[in-house]
Amino acid sequence: MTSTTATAPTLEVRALSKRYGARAAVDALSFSCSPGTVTGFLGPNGAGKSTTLRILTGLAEADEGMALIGGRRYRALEHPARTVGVMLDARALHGGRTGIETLRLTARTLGMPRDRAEEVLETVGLEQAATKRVGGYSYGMRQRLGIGVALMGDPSVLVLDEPANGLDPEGIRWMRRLLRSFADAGGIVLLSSHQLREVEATVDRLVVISEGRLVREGPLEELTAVTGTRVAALDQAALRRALDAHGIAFELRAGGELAVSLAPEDMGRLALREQLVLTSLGAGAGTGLEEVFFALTGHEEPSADEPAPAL
Ligand SMILES: Nc1ncnc2c1ncn2[C@@H]1O[C@H](COP(=O)(O)OP(=O)(O)OP(=O)(O)O)[C@@H](O)[C@H]1O
Repeated sequence: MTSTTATAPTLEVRALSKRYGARAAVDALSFSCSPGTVTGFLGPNGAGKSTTLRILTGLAEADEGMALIGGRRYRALEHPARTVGVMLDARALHGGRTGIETLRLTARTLGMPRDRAEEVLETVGLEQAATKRVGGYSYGMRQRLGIGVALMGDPSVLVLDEPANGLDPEGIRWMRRLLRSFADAGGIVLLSSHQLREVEATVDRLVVISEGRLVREGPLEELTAVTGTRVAALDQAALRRALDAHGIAFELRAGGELAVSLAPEDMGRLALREQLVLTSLGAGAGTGLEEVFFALTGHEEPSADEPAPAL
C-alpha cells in the first residue's frame, strides 16, 4: 500500500461456519483486523485457516456467517483485486513464464500501468531473476513473486496464506520489513501460519484458532505475556492449603509445579510467612504463550533450554 492510498477498510469475520460433510472446517469463527495492523492467523494443520482465507477472498462459500472487507463480501467489492491482494498458494504460479512476464500479465489484467511490473519486481527483490522461468525458482523466490502478484493492484488489504514457508531468515526479515511498512501506511495484513515462532517477529496481533474455533485474539504482547510464578514446595499439600487460605488461584503444571497468579517476590514472602520450604520458584507460570502453543501443537511450550524450532 502506498502512502497516497486511502485508509484500508476494516476486515471482519462474523460467526463464520463451513462444513465439509459431517466435519466443521470453520465453526462460528469471529475476529476482526483494523488498518495499520499485521495479524498472524495461527492454528495447527487442518485448523481451518485456509478455508477461512478462501471464503474471505471469494473462493469458497460460507455455510453460515460472513467475511467482510469494508462491510462487503469480496465478490461485492467494486475492484476486488485492487482492494485485496491475495496469495494463497505460490506453487500455483505458472512455471513456464518468467518472473517479469508474470508481473506484466498481472498488471495488464488489473489495468495497472506497464511500469508497475518493474516497480513490484524491485519491491520483492527479484530483479536478478526477472527473465528466469518461474519453474526454475526456489520455493522462497516463488513466495516473493506471489507476494509481488498480491501487491500489484496497490491494495489496502493483504491476505497471505503461509507466506513465510520456504523463506530463509533473510527472506523472513525482508517480509517483515515489507509488511510492516505496508501496515504503517494504513494497510491491513492478515497472514496465516502454523508456527508461532515463524511469525512472532512479523505480526503485532494474533488470531489463534483450533478445530475451526477461536482460541485467542489480541495483541502479540498480551497473548505471549509471561505472568505469574511457578512454584513447588517440599510439602506440596501445605503449599496448596496456604494458597487456598489466601484465596490465591493456582493450577497444577507439568513436573508437579504449581502455576500461581502471584509475582515471584510475593510468593516468596508468602512461603516465608507460612514457613514453607520451597524446592523451586521462578517467574513465568505463563498463560498466554502456553495456551497459544498448546492450541498449535497440542503440547506444552518447550522450556527455554530446548532449542526453538528453526526459522
Ligand atoms: N475442499 C475440501 N473438501 C473436504 N474437506 C476439506 C476441504 N478443504 C478443507 N477441508 C478440511 O477442512 C479442515 C480445515 O482445513 P484447512 O485447509 O482450512 O486448514 P488449515 O488450517 O489451513 O490447515 P493447513 O495448515 O494444513 O493448510 C481440514 O480437516 C480439511 O481436511
